[in-house]
Amino acid sequence: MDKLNKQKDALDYHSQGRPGKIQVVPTKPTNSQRDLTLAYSPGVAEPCLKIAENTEDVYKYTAKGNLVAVISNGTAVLGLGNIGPEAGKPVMEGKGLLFKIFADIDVFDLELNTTDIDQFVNIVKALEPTFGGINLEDIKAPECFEIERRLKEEMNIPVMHDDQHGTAIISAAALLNACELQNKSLETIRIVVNGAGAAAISCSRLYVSLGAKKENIIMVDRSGVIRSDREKIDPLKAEFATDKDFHTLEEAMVEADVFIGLSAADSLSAEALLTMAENPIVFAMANPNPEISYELATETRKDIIMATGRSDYPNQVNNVLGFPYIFRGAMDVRATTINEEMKIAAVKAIADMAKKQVPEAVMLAYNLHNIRFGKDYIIPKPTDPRLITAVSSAVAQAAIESGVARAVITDWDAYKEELSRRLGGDDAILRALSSRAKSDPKRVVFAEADHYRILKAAQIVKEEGIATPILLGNRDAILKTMKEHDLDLNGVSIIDPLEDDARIQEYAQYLYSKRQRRGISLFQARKLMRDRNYFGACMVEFGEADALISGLTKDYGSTLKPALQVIGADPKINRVAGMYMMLTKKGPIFFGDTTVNKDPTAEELVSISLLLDKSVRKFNVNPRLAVLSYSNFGSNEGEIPGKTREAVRILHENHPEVTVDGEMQGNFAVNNAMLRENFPFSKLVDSPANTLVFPNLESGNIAYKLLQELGEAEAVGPILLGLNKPVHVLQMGSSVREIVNMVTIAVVDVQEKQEEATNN
Ligand SMILES: NC(=O)C1=CN([C@@H]2O[C@H](COP(=O)(O)OP(=O)(O)OC[C@H]3O[C@@H](n4cnc5c(N)ncnc54)[C@H](OP(=O)(O)O)[C@@H]3O)[C@@H](O)[C@H]2O)C=CC1
Ligand SMILES: CC(=O)C(=O)O
Ligand SMILES: [Mg+2]
Repeated sequence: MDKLNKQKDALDYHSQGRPGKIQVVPTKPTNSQRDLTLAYSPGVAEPCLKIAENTEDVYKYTAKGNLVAVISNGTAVLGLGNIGPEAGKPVMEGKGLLFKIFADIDVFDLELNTTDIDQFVNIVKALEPTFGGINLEDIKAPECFEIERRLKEEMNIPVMHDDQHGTAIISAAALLNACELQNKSLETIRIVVNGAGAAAISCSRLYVSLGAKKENIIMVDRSGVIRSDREKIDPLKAEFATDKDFHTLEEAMVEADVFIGLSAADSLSAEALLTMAENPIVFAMANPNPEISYELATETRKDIIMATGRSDYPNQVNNVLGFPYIFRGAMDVRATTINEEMKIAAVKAIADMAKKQVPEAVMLAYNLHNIRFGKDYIIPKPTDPRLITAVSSAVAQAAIESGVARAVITDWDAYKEELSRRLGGDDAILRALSSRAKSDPKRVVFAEADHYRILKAAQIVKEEGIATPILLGNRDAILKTMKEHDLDLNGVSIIDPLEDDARIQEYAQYLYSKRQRRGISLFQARKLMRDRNYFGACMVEFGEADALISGLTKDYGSTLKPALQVIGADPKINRVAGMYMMLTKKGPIFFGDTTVNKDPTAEELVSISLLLDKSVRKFNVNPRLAVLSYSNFGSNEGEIPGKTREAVRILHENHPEVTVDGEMQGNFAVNNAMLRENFPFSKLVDSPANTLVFPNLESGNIAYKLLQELGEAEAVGPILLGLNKPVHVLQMGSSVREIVNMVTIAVVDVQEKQEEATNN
């Protein structure tokens, strides 16, 4: 039943909606007659003429430099065999999808109806003007070798048969790490390679160039061990033929250290696995089903390191980890080829990354708390966002150093930033904040420290030097959670309010003195201090901590109230509001108020705008505010157009230093070409607004949530503005990454407030 369900899910996934998995999306505006005359005739003639004068300009005026052809004839589709070009198309579309999401490379998949080598080569060669790179895929051995050899020789753009080299690179990285973990050395291990096709031969070649001994490799095909005395031996297989006294896979497996499966499902038995040497390494990489199942292999040998090509088990050794980034790096320096140096650079980058701390986004994606270098994690996960920067830059650098690059990169930091921006979330601003926080870390008290995500975030900010965490909560519960999740928070102070009667008394007295005429008795104040949000806010108020982070487990309002009562608003503006920083493909855009003021008046919108203006500057961004409505500059009457128009009028009159305009609709705010065309008098015609002031809470809240879900924008916040001391309230259920971001912002907030105090 489960298997049938999975089959149905896979078929539905491909057939529902627009059939298939990819589409072509224009990259230039197409919404006016002017755009169309530029995109096509007559405007298009201009770039045509430039390219006619200088062919290299094709990279300047067309998509060539970012376009890869994934080309197959369907003769060796995954481990499904020769199922033909049409049947292979879902795999090729799938590769297109992976190129795009992992490396922002566009792909045309081309399925060729030919098994003739000459015809195949001639077709692909003729495609050179269109593409920046050629990824050959799922073409069977031995033809694939000849096809790739000739195309590499005859074409001037990178050509790579991914089943050969992609697989070789990833499995070599995994093998290096597995050997390290199993205490084996590449120079002495005995390797059995099951399969003698495209992938198997190329993997074996790369292992040898990394140090494995050819004589220690036994290769097996459908007819058994490839022996030098075999009649009519294929010349490619002859490269790995042996004279040793092995004839069958079973014989070869006795005392072998490593099994490399690049053949077909279920071709390795548990019995054969039992005969391997101690601490064996098994990479059963046939797709979709491995040579031996993960369960059977790990039940049979407890001392094994086991990997498959599948995403649903630990250690996915699959070429997806390489091809997007290898092509990205190669094409970014306009490499003429992908050579050994570039491949080895990729191996090292991938192997090294597995030893570094795993980002939270990856843990979340796999719903695991503790992924670290070891038997179940020998290579990075394909969703690891660091792959693009690490692998592509290593490949680009190797291309330059080995003399095959036609473009150079001089500013590697800028290149790496550009790479990570390609994945959507513009992390640059977060990185900048993070390094600012680290320059002068502050004490941050966590009110919900018995929660795993808070503790994990506390561990990260401590390790990264962003903040000194103070953990507030039940001591036993905190220690238990730490132990359960193997969290290292040694030396971090834990404060259990219920153990600290002296502080409770002192804080209660303070709250009582502040709120006695607003309905709080001393008795109530004492009771309230048992609530960690009151206690934490008091710690900040008394200078025993610099900032408070709370709200993971409680609704926004009840977390905010204690902060308002204990600390209160900054008297200079006397208004509190919430802001989100939305990291969009177009850069960061700030939204406010998204959390506090339900239905602000025109005057209150002015205060909110001033708060936003001040806060956005802290991010080193020059704020450009648009006050939003459903009308444009008086085009509609009504409560919202009226109050937003009035707010802009007051701002223009009393705060000319603020760049603000409105009232306007959201699309005009972010598309300044449209704004210029229709409202050329606006103060925002030079560049679009980056700070959006919403007329009420529901519009702000709905807008950021929709953008987060539909627009693939990362939301950082809510950043609480206007309190006299830094308190930041998390959204219920925030992720560890979101908590770390908030702590970073809280630390910068403290730094700003302290600087402001010294300057005044
Ligand atoms: N995880 C990954 O990233 C990747 C996995 N693969 C997997 O590797 C496998 C081979 O792909 P590829 O090299 O492109 O295909 P090829 O068609 O080029 O090669 C297949 C090879 O497997 C051999 N073979 C088939 N069945 C058996 C068996 N029962 N015992 C021993 N050898 C067998 C064939 O032997 P013979 O020569 O006698 O016909 C042939 O040498 C596929 O399952 C594919 O999914 C491939 C690339 C990447
Ligand atoms: C992953 C891959 O390319 C294959 O199995 O053929
Ligand atoms: Mg393949």
